Amino acid sequence: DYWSERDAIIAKEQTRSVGGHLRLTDREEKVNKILMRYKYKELDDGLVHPKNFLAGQHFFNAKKEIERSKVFNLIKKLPKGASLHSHDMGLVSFECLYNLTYKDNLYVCTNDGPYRLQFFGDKVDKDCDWQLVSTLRQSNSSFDCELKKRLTLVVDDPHVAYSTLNKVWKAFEDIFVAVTGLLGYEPIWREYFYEAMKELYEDNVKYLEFRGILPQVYDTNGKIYDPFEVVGLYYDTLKKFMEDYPDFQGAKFIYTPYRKLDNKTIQDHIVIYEKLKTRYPDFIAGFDLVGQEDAGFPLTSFINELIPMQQNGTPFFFHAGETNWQGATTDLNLLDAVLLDTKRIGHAFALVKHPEIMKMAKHKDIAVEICPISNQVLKLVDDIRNHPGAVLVANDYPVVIAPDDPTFWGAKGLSYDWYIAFMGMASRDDDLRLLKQLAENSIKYSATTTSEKNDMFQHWQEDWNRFLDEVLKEENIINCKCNSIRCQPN
Ligand SMILES: O=c1[nH]cnc2c1ncn2[C@@H]1O[C@H](CO)[C@@H](O)[C@H]1O
Repeated sequence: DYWSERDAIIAKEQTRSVGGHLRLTDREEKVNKILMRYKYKELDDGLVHPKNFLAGQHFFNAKKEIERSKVFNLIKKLPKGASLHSHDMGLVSFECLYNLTYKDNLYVCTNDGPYRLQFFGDKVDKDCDWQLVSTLRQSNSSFDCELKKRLTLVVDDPHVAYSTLNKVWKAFEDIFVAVTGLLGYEPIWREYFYEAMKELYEDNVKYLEFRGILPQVYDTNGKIYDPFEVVGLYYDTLKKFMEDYPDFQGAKFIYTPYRKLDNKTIQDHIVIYEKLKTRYPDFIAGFDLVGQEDAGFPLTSFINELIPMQQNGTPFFFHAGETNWQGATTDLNLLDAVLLDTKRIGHAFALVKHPEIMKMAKHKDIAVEICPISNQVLKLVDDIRNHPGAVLVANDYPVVIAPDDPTFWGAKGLSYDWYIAFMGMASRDDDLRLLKQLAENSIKYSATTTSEKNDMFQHWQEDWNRFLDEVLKEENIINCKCNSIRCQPN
């Protein structure tokens, strides 16, 4: 009859979404009940009071409340697997970045344009009126506030401050200019990367794949580190981190020159990439191009350079379709990314507008790295419920959720993006199975070998079991407190 036909369609859609085909164990079911109790409560409240629905608001305005959400706090504890899309200078929390500005011998250049930060030894460069940050802090009470503004996109009213996408991208790129000299100081470069892994670890993320441009790293004796040495610094720091946190599963690097460079320069970067790959085969994961996609060169303009790489079997992880345009060169980057056998696509925001490309990508099992908060802050979408990733989630497209540049929008680790995706980009009834599948996808689509993947899965399963125990134990204790004084928590 009508109702059974209707129910059957709903059930079919439910099994079709990401994680929809998974079957939960008894213990998982119990945790799921808790999770969904929290989720339904937030959704129901949001329906009556839309202002309370956090995933529908701008992240800057919702962040504090998100931290109070029970769903969010459960997601924080949940072993999330891997973080597969973030950028070299936006990896850590803002607090962690800002703490670095208290280091000795840091100078600032406050000429017109973006601020620049730089460490100097005895000799200070003459190219600007470099001033000691510590002195400015003491002598000028508004300096800290001004410096903070130059290092973050966070403002009280983002819709007013950033009226167009180009404006927000300009502010965004200016921050990268400002932090390059801060982070590029050799001791900081190491400390920063160590902290980045630590923050992920503490957010229950055990593996990192990140993109980077390998900017110039320097020390105060005048040494400039070349790209091979810069990767060496990453590599040594990773080793040290894994000695200190032996259950961390590792990190790999995707080399990402700017897409606005000429062909000759791109070719030079490709040569560097190939040498890096030979020198650090287990750390260098692949190649990509970055920068504002609408304003840069499309993949087609580098096709003569990229095809030989494809023929050599280079793993590509292209940013593609990070745009609101349709039928432009930017969204057609999706097609070139797929034709060049990209392993994953960064953002792919425009993918759902291209049914043929989407079909090809799914057939080739190309994962999409969705970065919900990034897409909102960088003005592709306002209310996350309108994010096209919702269509991918509903269609069991292989997706992973990633943080992009959490520093600059006040996020930390992966949990904020997971929360936004779970609450705003998925169906009301999408449950623990979705979260479990997202974690599994992050391992499955990582640039790791089969044996690395097996280890990661095994390790993740142990973490997962511990997580279930922990949630059930806490629930048990709460119930005991509420229900009976004689109850024995087990
Ligand atoms: O979402 C993004 N899309 C494209 N490029 C990005 C995004 N986030 C950061 N970068 C690029 O990465 C460089 C630092 O390595 C930044 O300068 C920025 O151009």
